[in-house]
Amino acid sequence: MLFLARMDVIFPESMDSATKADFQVREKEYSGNLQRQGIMKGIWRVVGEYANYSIFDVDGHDELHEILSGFPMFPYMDVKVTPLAKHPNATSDDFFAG
Ligand SMILES: O=C(O)C[C@H]1C=CC(=O)O1
Repeated sequence: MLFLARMDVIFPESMDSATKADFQVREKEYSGNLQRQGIMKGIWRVVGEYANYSIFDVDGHDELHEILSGFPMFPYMDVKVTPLAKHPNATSDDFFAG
């Protein structure tokens, strides 16, 4: 099942830059593992915002929740999830093949 997630990162103003940098390193590692496993199909930056759109291919809601809540930055993220179904006019089945 495919899901589109928008993640907005909101760090508290009081958080120092070393702590932010540490979150970014751990986030990159976690995110990279998901991408290498094919669970996270892609991630895009929202222009001008500390936010991204990502596509996840998972078995269901519980797995997605577990994955999202495992992001190191999860306590500082506002996450919105949209379930995706195949569009009848889509010319490619790529995302649905796996
Ligand atoms: O958008 C960000 O930079 C935050 C974050 C959430 C997932 C990820 O890989 O990075």
